Amino acid sequence: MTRESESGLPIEPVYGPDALTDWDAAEKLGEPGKYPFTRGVYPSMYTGRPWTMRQYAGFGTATESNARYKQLIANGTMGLSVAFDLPTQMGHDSDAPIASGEVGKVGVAIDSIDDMRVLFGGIPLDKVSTSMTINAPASLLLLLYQLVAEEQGVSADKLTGTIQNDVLKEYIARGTYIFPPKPSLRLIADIFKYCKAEIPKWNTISISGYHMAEAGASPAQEIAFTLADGIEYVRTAVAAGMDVDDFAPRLSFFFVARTTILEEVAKFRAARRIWARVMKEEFGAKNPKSLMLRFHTQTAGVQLTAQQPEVNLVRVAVQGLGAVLGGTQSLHTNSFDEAIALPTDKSARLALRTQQVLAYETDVTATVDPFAGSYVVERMTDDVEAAALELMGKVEDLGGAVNAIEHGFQKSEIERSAYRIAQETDSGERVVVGVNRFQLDEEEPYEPLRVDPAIEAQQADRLARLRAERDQGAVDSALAALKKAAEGEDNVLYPMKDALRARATVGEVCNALREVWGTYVPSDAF
Ligand SMILES: C[C@H](C(=O)O)C(=O)SCCNC(=O)CCNC(=O)[C@H](O)C(C)(C)COP(=O)(O)OP(=O)(O)OC[C@H]1O[C@@H](n2cnc3c(N)ncnc32)[C@H](O)[C@@H]1OP(=O)(O)O
Repeated sequence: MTRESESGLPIEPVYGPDALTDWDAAEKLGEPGKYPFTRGVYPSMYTGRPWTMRQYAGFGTATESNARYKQLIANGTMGLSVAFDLPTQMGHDSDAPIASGEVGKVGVAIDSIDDMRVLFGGIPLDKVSTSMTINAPASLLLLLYQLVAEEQGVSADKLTGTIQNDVLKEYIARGTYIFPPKPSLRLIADIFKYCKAEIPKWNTISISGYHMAEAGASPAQEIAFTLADGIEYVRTAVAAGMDVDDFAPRLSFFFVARTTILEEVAKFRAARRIWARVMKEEFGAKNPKSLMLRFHTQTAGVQLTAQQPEVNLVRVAVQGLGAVLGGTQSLHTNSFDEAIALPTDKSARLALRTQQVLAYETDVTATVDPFAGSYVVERMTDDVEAAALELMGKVEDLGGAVNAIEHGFQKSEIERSAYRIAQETDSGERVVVGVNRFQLDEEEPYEPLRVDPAIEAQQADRLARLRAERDQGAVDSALAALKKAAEGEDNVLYPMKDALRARATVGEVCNALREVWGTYVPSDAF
């Protein structure tokens, strides 16, 4: 009767005290808010403050996205989370030939400070924390945010938020990389240093397992490869001359929440414990904040179905519950129609309402880490931890995360797991309600939200106007200074900020860096 968990670990029909023989609560758990942080990073957790309800949103132009943010804020969202379109994520302007057909589709199109100003118009940046899902061009969007804040009269030390800035997982699972690993890591170290000096409350990176999970990674693979990436970033920053406690408190993480709640709770707890130990034992961090794995969670998009889409409301509620029981700091609950299209106003509101029900109508926020001491969850926490440590050891044996990426290790492990899931779904062994069981003879029609294709021409017009109006000499000399810094060792963010202030575009700044650093071409192993 033993079942296999998503990580391929056994789940017994019944657990009792013998599941925890040799299990020392003081060593494994400690107290909430204390090393090894198994029970959560804050002593009071949600009894002190609920998690941040942070709905990922953005589409079309800056004007449309700004309206959606204001609506989300009016509906009770507690933090913003910006989705950029693919051209922006790849460092191309909206009028670049390669951008054709993609402008404003999967997120908002941002070409320059002119767009960024509109995106945050009427939103006081000292009152809201903002996450930006941007990786290779993360430094540009952060600087644009700072420039808009300056225009609002908000100083950088008041800014709170996160840039995703996690290029390693782009090579593994997400795909929006630009530069090769070496300059990418150097840029990340420059960002850490810049934020330490200029924007001290900013979370400089969101080291993400979410996308690996969406690509098929098991829970153990998800945390193993994510923490291995984290180790690579820490090594990079230390090698660049930073003291670990100067940047580690501002590292953050991002995981998925699947419908398999027990293993997910175990996964979150195991990840916290592994990270605390790595930071303390391997890197000698002294500041307790350096040991705290703080994370955002998004419910598993890959588990949503286009068939009978309303069923997704139920899945998301279950997934969100798992994230909360696992002690997430920030949560995005997917909208029920996201397997079909971008969410409508109504479905986006329902997704947020799901979090509000969890926070204000259940009792799971009344006590910290409710699963502590549960035979099954403690056993699974230990098992997922052991499986993740084993995989992290394999990454180390290959010479660390970057070398393992170049061997294609993480990607092929994830693909194997994805194949297993697909086979189980096809054979019906893995039940997907509405897809391979409990289907309807006829699906009800659903009218999805569509992005107006005219916005591509609108963005091109805005760019033409910007190029005609700006001081081209100032842009050229700022871009030349940026290239010089990129060739040498000076922090590139300072000249980059000058260029963006002079209204250089996202594409122009990224092209300047492409000229110096080149672009990444995956090895044959991919
Ligand atoms: C799929 C899609 C795609 O591929 O495109 C994506 O990637 S979407 C990806 C979207 N990604 C995201 O949305 C990432 C979001 N990430 C974040 O917001 C951050 O990185 C985070 C995970 C650290 C959460 O930050 P946050 O500001 O929301 O929450 P925090 O936990 O830091 O809490 C805010 C402040 O309140 C304090 N605080 C919170 N709770 C407590 C408590 N119980 N007791 C005492 N203090 C507390 C914290 O110390 C902190 O202050 P202080 O700072 O002073 O200590």
